[in-house]
Amino acid sequence: MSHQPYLTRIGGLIRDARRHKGLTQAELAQLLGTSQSAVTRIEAGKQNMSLDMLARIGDALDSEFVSVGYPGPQHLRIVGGRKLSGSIDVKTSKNAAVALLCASLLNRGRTTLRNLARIEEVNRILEVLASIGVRTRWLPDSNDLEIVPPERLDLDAIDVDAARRTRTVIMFLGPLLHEHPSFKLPYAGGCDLGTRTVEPHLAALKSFGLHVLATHGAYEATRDPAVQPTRAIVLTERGDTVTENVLMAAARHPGTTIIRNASPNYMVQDLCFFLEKLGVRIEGIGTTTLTVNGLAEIDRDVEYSPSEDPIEAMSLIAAALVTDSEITIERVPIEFIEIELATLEGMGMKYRISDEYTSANGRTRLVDLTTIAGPLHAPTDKIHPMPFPGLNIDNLPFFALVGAVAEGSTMIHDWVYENRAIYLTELTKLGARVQLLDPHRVIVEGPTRWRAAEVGCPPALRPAVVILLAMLATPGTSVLRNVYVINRGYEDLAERLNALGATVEVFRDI
Ligand SMILES: CC(=O)N[C@H]1[C@@H](OP(=O)(O)OP(=O)(O)OC[C@H]2O[C@@H](n3ccc(=O)[nH]c3=O)[C@H](O)[C@@H]2O)O[C@H](CO)[C@@H](O)[C@@H]1O
Ligand SMILES: C=C(OP(=O)(O)O)C(=O)O
Repeated sequence: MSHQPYLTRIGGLIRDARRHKGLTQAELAQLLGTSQSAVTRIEAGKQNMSLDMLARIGDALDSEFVSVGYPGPQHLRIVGGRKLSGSIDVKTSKNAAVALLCASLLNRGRTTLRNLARIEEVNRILEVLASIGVRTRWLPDSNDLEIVPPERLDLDAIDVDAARRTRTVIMFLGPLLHEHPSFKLPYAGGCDLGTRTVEPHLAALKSFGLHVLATHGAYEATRDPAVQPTRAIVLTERGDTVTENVLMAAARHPGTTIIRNASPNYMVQDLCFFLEKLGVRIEGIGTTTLTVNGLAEIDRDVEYSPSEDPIEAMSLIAAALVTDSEITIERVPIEFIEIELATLEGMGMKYRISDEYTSANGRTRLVDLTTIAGPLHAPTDKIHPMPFPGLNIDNLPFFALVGAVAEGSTMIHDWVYENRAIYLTELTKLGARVQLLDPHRVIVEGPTRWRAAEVGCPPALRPAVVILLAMLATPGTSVLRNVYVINRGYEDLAERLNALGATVEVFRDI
């Protein structure tokens, strides 16, 4: 077989990665010590390359194009104890991305998602979508993703490995139930936070005639089309993904569905705004009662821009606080982080915010926030999360970190997850005084004299980022191993922190 198609494919990957990094061909050529015409030939697939050249291109573009065998896990080496400065944009959220990718299955037309987060969680879902026949492509020079569904999904061909690495596949139930009288989905994964039941999803979707049997490694779904929601669907938990699943089922139900105890959280709002673009009418967005008027068929070419991630905003605020730095965080979705800010003010944090402006979705309110360095103290009361509007559960771990640099003892109460608080004790490896009172409560005694260390990422996204941010504050060189879990939810975090003056190097075992 000719090697030409490989060269063309690799050339295309190199071109995409170069554009994604915002480099011209001439700039890449300079980094590689070669000529622009050589880069042109490489990208066109007209140049044979040595392994050495491939490795150098990979280094220059922070991207591995060809791996010989399994590339091995990615690690970070952090030289900490430095102040950050400058400004950074908040990217769009992982949690809206996953909901919108699932919701694109409702639409026979072309869905374009603008400025989507380019994260591993999205990559896994794209693999799942590709395996069942959905065509997706990143538009050139952008984070815009185009999605075109096939005439009929091939659910039997689903990429089980990719599906099992995310929790999102559970959100296929709502979009699929109308067109597929019976189908199988692999069990959902996601952060390992203790038992995460999907019972509320199954209970709520029964109103649409969906019956799910959990068998060996898979959910077997069958649907009785005679069953339609006749009265309001009352969720037993105000969960985000369960609300999304019911919304997606309701979107293709040609009648009115009322959802009570719905989550009004940011990703649910993004999903509602997207469904509106598909022609679905929804009343009560941002409240706990949603009234949905669905459509039997949806066939529209639509575009949507998800809003900025409040959890990333909180992560960046925590990065500033732990390093005692003044940075400007642009595009902060203020409505979804107000309580966190009020709590931080209670700990002595000072900041400035700009006037409000609107996200590209035309709905979400944003501000630019500048942190002001200064001493922090423990809050008077314990810190605990609540469904929105409340302190976001995914933001809670960052308060352990802030508590570690505040004077006094901060009590964190994670009533929601069985396991997540336990991972916060990993901070002790860096010298923090974190005491686990029980699986749900920790006390953090600050301030901390940080000590550099080598730590493996806990198997949960936010606690892993907390360790990374603590390492930014820690003088000397620390190593954080196996950061896939961070890449699942944050795009180019190391590089973006480096743009603020941090020193975070990505490396792999050879
Ligand atoms: C893809 C996505 O959007 N993931 C988010 C979503 O996950 P998701 O919607 O999947 O959250 P879960 O269903 O795991 O719910 C989180 C936990 O909260 C409990 N619970 C939740 C609501 C409630 O009213 N009562 C209650 O007890 C659940 O039993 C569970 O233990 O919401 C979680 C909680 O905000 C976030 O951590 C996740 O980042
Ligand atoms: C718990 C989280 O995500 P997931 O639901 O994808 O596991 C998170 O975003 O912190």
